[in-house]
Amino acid sequence: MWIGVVSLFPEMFDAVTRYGVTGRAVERGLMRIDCWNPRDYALDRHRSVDDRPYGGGPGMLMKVDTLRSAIAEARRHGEEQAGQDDDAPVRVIYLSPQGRKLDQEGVRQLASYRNLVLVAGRYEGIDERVIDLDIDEEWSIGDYVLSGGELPAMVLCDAVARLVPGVLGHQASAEEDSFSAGLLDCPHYTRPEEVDGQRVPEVLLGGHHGEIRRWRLKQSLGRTWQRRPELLQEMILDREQRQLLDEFIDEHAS
Ligand SMILES: NC(=O)c1ccc(NC2CCCC2)nc1
Repeated sequence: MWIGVVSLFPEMFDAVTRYGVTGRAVERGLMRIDCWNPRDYALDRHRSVDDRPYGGGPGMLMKVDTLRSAIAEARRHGEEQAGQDDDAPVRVIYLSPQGRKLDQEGVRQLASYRNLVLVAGRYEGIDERVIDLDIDEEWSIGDYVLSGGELPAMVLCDAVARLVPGVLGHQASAEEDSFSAGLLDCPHYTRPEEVDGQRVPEVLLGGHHGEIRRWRLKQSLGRTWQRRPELLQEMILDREQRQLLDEFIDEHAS
């Protein structure tokens, strides 16, 4: 997976390239993140990267020419990458609250592009013509306003990296199990067996793998029913899942 980033603060992306699962993915060559800074394309003495909005109003926008140059370079580099490892086209993504809301299905779709350019805005945003001319897709990580697109871009990097084969290793199968996709996660426990009088559910100590799998599936279904019932509306439950959920509901009928 190749990800190009256009950002005025490329050093922020150390958070994904140098730590944890994503850092190891980069180290192992499973993922590559390259950054382009619009400031490097500024020709004036002050190396300006922002510009005043037509029509007045508070704040500034990202300067069109420096931003477009950085996006063009990132896209061209991405096309070189695509040329080498596959014919997947480069998709240029802009992060903003006006974009399509990101969920796991959207992450799967973005990961399938394999060559992404993420454009991180600053100030009050970017000129609409840059969106029309240079951006392929606009995405949002949630309904809230941030000072820059870098954190949303890093959220995206992390989420897609986890879908790259080999990045998660054994854990991937756990995540992809029939019930984890689309359901909330089950409760997790580790040592000690008792914390302030609270014990680990006995089933998890018994080593009966079939019982443990069913308990975890039941908990995932039950928690989804309790906390995010709308997620269940879109799901077709098989016989086992339906039975386990009904059991959970019976046990929790308030
Ligand atoms: N919810 C989001 O995904 C999101 C993305 C970018 C952003 N701010 C950026 C956008 C233009 C200048 C700062 N805020 C929020």
